[in-house]
Amino acid sequence: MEISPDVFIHNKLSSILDTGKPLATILSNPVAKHDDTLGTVALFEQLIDLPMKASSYLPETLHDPKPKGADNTAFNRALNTNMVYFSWLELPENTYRHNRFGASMKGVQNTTPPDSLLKGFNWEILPPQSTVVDVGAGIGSMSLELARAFPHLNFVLQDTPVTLANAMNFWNTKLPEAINTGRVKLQAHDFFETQPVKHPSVFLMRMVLHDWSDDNAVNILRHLCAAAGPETQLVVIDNILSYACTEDSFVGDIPGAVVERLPPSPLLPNLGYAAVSSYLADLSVCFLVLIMGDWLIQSRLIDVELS
Ligand SMILES: C[S@@+](CC[C@H](N)C(=O)[O-])C[C@H]1O[C@@H](n2cnc3c(N)ncnc32)[C@H](O)[C@@H]1O
Repeated sequence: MEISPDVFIHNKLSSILDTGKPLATILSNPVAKHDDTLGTVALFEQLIDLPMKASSYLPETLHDPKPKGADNTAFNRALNTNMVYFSWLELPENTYRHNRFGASMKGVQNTTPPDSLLKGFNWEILPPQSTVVDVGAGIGSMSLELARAFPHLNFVLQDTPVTLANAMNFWNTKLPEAINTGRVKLQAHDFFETQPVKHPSVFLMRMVLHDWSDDNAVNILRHLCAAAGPETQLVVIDNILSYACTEDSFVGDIPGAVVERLPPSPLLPNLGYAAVSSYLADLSVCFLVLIMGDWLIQSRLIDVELS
């Protein structure tokens, strides 16, 4: 709200853009602006920064006859780099953006129903000392929630060394005893290589598969499959985009799958504008602009699982 010429204050809606930190604190250490925040401001900044800037290169990228891939994206064109987005983020000069990315994943968590992670899978029934491997864990904001709610579980968080350095700071602030006792371990691991943890209770992946093309996603899953034991379960947490038209259910044959009820007409089967944020995220963050991944649509999910 502009309360006098050139003087603005937040209203209820815009207060979501406030990190909650005093300006002086942010200015004294700008790189840490999003540390120890809810992550919603980080998420907002993250979405309007590179995705918007780079999206003006979409036409050239889509018309380029070269094979599409994580190193041939609108982001690559805009920034004139051959690096895959995640590796580029880890360059020393991108420390602010990299920290912000980690915080933004926490922000994503705060935009989903609080119980969905804890109740979407029956963590209670896993035996004591079961190991949950969080593959592509980021700073581990999701494992933190699980570790707090289910003290009988142990965790291995796998990501790149640079991201795990941020994860170490995060856990040392939020739940240091988990690190000190070894209940939570941070393990640098490239998920395109052989999985070092064999036969864990759970391989968990949140918001990872949507970053990658089918070939890459299958490659990641194959390494998990090779390391899985007879009791290992795979938990994938991701957005599944619905079609805007009605279609025969793709999930009908999967044991335990729940077929969602369609919203009443005249709402579209995908809820129309009410679901727009998932489609925008698909377009901007994953699919076209930054990484040329493939947000999960129902049919793609089944294809990858069956490959
Ligand atoms: C979209 S983030 C998801 C983070 C976390 N799962 C969450 O939900 O908060 C994707 C993560 O994959 C990691 N990543 C990218 N390439 C990787 C690789 N080859 N091996 C391991 N992790 C990787 C990134 O560093 C990033 O933390």
